[in-house]
Amino acid sequence: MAVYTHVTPAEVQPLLHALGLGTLELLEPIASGIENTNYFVTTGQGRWVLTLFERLQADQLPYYLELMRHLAGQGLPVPMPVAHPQTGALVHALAGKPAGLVSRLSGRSLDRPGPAQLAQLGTTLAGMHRAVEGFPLRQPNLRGLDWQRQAARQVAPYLDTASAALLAQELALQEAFRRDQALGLPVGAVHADLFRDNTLFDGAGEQARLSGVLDFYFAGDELLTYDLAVVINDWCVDLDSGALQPELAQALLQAYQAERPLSPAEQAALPVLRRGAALRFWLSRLADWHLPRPASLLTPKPPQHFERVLRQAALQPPTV
Ligand SMILES: Nc1ncnc2c1ncn2[C@@H]1O[C@H](COP(=O)(O)OP(=O)(O)O)[C@@H](O)[C@H]1O
Ligand SMILES: N[C@@H](CCOP(=O)(O)O)C(=O)O
Repeated sequence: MAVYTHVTPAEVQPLLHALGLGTLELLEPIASGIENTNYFVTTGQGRWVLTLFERLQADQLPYYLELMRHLAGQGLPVPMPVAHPQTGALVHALAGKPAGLVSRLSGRSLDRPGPAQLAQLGTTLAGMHRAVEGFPLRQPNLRGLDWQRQAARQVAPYLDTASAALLAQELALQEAFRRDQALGLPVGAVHADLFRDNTLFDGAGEQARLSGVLDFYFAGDELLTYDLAVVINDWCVDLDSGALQPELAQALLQAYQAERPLSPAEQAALPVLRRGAALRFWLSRLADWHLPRPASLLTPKPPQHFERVLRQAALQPPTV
């Protein structure tokens, strides 16, 4: 997360008081991330993460926070949002922005996870996909095709001819896929941004145990297989070339399928969904890079990586 909105201890304390969380001991801005403003909050009663939502509207937020509560309530390693003790609301207000406060989980993200970590992730992701069967709220993926069409128009002037052609071709492919082939594939409330930096592990090396799945603020009703494609593109590709690392993908898929077997139609859709997921993050990184929002702490991520992932995914035979 970046920091777009600064808050002082004096501004945060009344919210903590209203939520019954005691006296603020430490308020630390979190520099990593892109979308929202985040602070670590420590009181005598515990540790939390405060998020001020910069682009999402208050009426969109219950979906994300209720989803986190639903998953955490089913024993998944997901931050639990704090409800207002009188109203039960999960969405609060601070510095003129809608805000959320969730439990702070232990661990740190891994730069170079191995097959053992991919297997844990596969089990957890399948658990999340099974758990959302009973989740009652509905909200579309806000980074779906409508957003992608608009973003493509905005970033196209910054692309060279070859990249612009790739963008047009891949957008057309996804339009056709969603129109003709996606119907009937299972849909649910998915994370849709489950990158390594949104996952925490306790311990190091082979022993590292998955302790947290964070940052549900791109979640939406989507194809479950799309969620898997997002994960493969971040966790199971070579960071220099963007090429698939089959042993990591295999560890992920084997563990996932032990909990939630993919149907033949889902398996067939995975390669094209990998291209769709690479396109989505190429576009958002291009937009963040070329059309940045003012923020005092923000490190945009290089878009070229996802262009490489996309080109590599387009070369893969249709068997992930
Ligand atoms: N509930 C949490 N528990 C522990 N650390 C967290 C939690 N939420 C966020 N963080 C830390 O803050 C960083 C940025 O959070 P993230 O939700 O990914 O921001 P953004 O939505 O801007 O990407 C994470 O990488 C993690 O280190
Ligand atoms: N995971 C995305 C960035 C999405 O923003 P964040 O809020 O998860 O940091 C990427 O790597 O492009």
